[in-house]
Amino acid sequence: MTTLITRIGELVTNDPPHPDGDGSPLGIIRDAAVVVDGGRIIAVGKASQLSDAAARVDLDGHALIPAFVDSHSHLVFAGDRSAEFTARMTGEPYDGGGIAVSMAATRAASDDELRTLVARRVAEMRAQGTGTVEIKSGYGLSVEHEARSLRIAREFTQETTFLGAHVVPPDSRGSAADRQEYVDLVCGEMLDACAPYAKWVDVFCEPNSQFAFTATESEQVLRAGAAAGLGVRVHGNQLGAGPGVQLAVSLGAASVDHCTFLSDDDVAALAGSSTVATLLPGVEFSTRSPYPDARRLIDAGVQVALASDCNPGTCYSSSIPFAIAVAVRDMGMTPSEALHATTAGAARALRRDDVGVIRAGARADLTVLDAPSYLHLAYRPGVPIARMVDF
Ligand SMILES: N=CN[C@@H](CCC(=O)O)C(=O)O
Ligand SMILES: [Zn+2]
Repeated sequence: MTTLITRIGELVTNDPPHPDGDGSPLGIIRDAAVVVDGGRIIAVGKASQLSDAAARVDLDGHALIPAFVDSHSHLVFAGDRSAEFTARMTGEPYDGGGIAVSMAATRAASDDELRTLVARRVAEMRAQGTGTVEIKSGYGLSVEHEARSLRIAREFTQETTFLGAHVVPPDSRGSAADRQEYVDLVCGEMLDACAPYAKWVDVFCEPNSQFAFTATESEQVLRAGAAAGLGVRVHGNQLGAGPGVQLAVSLGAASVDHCTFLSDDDVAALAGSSTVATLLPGVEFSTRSPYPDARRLIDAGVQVALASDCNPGTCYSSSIPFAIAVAVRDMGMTPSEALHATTAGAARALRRDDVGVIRAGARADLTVLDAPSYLHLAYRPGVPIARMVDF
């Protein structure tokens, strides 16, 4: 059924060439209307120009934005690590060692328990305005449990990521040979079992961590994933300067995520590439770490995305509005840059052009704000003003 959404006080299209837009990258149209049908957008324009439809929804001056695209999350896990979080608030550093705690809890959970946990987290995201979510494995760390995590994730999204190389599991940390054996398993039997349920391959590349993977190990995993037909993404430069960004760019990754510690060469490499730098403000917030310098990246011409990184260790928040508020308050982003980074920018990080935008032909993934303007996302931190709505 065709539905006219009308009396939209402020419509963010992310479609700057739109004739009615304001010319900014957000392509804002005031007093706007949108026509949707069958889950797709049919028409976009001024309310005075669009009036024909079977049904009508009056937004009474509220703002409408593209539903958020959360391009980085780890929703398939059981248990929590609130004690680890509490220790960090009194000075303990984050090093990735706690991932083994989540691995044990996740392996112990039944399929139905994991499914219910993921469903709750996806519903929580939707209630805060998120329409597309990427979900990684990475708390199974065995052939059986990684494949199971991805099978369950696939029930919720097509944007699934194989992260068997999240950390070296505890029983493979004994010697260099054990470690290499695990990397070979990830690139062989585990990849074979996981690839049918995955769109992407990812690796936690941090040479200064005993838990994560070196540049050489990471490259082996990413090349194996790419050879199996998966797109490449990287966790890089989170804990310190490292090779993650350069590796991601050299392999044509869609995104390198975290980017907290970057050299000038890293910034230059990103600026000359199609790899998106995905920043995860909730991680620095919840690990008491320095924030990435978004301003430096944007000024250099790097494409930037913002995502939640919802996970039990570094950031147990699924809220994109929270990420926007922190990015604006503490990372040098303007409110419009932050909104763009959580919609069109994050869509780009997933190499999607049918979400994160409100234009004819795109998916009708729409988020209503209980506010007259998107500016309120950063202006009213912690207030639940964004919700995704089916029209
Ligand atoms: N840094 C690596 N992986 C996750 C954290 C996982 C965990 O600590 O449970 C992240 O993106 O921050
Ligand atoms: Zn992550």
